Amino acid sequence: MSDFSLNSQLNVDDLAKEYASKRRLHIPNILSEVSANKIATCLETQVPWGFAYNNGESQFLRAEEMQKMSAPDQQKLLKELYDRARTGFQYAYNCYPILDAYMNGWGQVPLLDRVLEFINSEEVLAFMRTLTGRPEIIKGDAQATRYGPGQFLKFHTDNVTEEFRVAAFVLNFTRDWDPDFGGYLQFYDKDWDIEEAFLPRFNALNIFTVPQNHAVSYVANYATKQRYAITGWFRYK
Ligand SMILES: O=C(O)CCC(=O)C(=O)O
Ligand SMILES: [Fe+2]
Repeated sequence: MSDFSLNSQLNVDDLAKEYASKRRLHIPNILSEVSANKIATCLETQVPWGFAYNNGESQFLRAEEMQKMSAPDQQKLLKELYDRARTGFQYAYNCYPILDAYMNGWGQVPLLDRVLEFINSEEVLAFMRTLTGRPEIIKGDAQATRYGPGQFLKFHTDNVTEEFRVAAFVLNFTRDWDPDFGGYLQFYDKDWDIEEAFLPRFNALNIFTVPQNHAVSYVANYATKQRYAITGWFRYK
């Protein structure tokens, strides 16, 4: 018996029809209220957040490494990161790599280990196979993310061939977000107009077939909150 459950009121067959026509979907109230509250509270209070950015390759600093860095070194890292963002791919957000932590027995946030098991439970995998019309899904990976003022994830497609991704998912755990804070998950049409964008919400799933053009828009410097999510990919291998 898992600590968590999907919202039993959802009709996956109806949702699958919508998904098939758009290759993406936003599903409010994806989890039971109790499950969503437990996970949100954990993200808000229990997670030793590391930091993810790019310098040509994906970089991740664990919370412990961030704390050891001097203030000038942190400033330098930020300057280099923003310099690169002017012309190249870049992202900056706080992260806790749930799958790596699980595989390497970090044991820092047991509840997130349970979330990874839930994502890989038959309840969730069967739901996702039906929803996406992709029976080949066999597992999901996951990371917890937190975007605060000045953080972002630039345009990308999620296309990483060796990772066998079928669909990307974002479980949203942000309470009471202000649209003016930014941090939308947004999708583009061929003219770079925004075709659709999802506000950070509490207990909502965003799911989309990859590759697909998308980004997390810049979180305003004046934002007074953090955008919390658990994101990852359902895979065929
Ligand atoms: O957090 C989101 O809404 C999307 C994250 C994303 O696109 C990614 O991690 O590749
Ligand atoms: Fe992505």
